[in-house]
Amino acid sequence: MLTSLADLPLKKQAGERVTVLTAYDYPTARLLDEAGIDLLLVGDSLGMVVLGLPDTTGVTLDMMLHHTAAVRRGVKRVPVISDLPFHTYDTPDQALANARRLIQAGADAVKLEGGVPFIPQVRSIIQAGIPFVGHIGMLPQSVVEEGGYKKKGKTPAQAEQLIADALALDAAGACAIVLESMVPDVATEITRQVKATTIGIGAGSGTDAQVLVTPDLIGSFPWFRPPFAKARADVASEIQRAVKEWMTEVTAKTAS
Ligand SMILES: Nc1nc(=O)c2c([nH]1)NC[C@@H]1CN(c3ccc(C(=O)N[C@@H](CCC(=O)O)C(=O)O)cc3)CN21
Ligand SMILES: CC(C)C(=O)C(=O)O
Ligand SMILES: [Mg+2]
Repeated sequence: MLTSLADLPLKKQAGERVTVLTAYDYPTARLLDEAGIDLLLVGDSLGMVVLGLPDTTGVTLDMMLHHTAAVRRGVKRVPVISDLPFHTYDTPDQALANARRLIQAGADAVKLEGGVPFIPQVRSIIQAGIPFVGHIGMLPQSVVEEGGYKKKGKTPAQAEQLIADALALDAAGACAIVLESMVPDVATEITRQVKATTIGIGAGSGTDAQVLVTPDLIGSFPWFRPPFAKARADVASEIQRAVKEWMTEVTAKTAS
């Protein structure tokens, strides 16, 4: 059970895998903390799975601050990572100012999407002493400009670019790097080459850690689930079952 981001290198050295899940609210954060999860991510995926937006590009910093504070109140020990949303890190100064606000709201570390082109922003955050998590591969905030969600690292040129991005983030001092939707061999190679803890999602089993969007894992958002996410519960059906049972009893005048 991880209680500090500072323990990540020890875990990597020992070959002990790390578990990461998203949380957007107090009860989920508290349940996952009590269940022994290693790290929580207040992901901007909240735009889709909590707020009903079509993708993550409409998520604002205010939304992230609101949900980060709720998650903070729910945890006793687990470190909390929060996403910097789309266009909140266009310059190094903007990235640092917004990272500080997420930390103020209760995050222990911040994450942004991108590799080599965003190293000035990453350096600005890390030099201010804020723990930083990178995110490369399929970048959901780029879904509109890329015209869909596409797996990365299929061509040798793409694989080289991903490795260069990972090495640049590692050299800048990222404590962890999310590797999203990429060819498993590329994720495994990056994991071998970097000091940072790699956190895979749709990137095979060769990473140091795995992350999932919690509603995908528990089956509470049945309308969209990426192909790699296996639902291990059907919370959506359970909610509707309980609601229908109660409705039936109210209608029959047997429930108050
Ligand atoms: N519910 C949910 N779970 C997520 O993991 C998630 C979100 N929402 N919203 C934000 C992003 C979007 N994510 C996605 C979205 C689509 C694919 C997907 O369709 N993957 C295919 C693409 C294959 C290709 O065409 O290259 C795959 O087979 O992995 C993967 C992750 C991950 N994130
Ligand atoms: C899928 C994870 C890595 C994420 O960035 C999010 O939930 O927003
Ligand atoms: Mg995200």
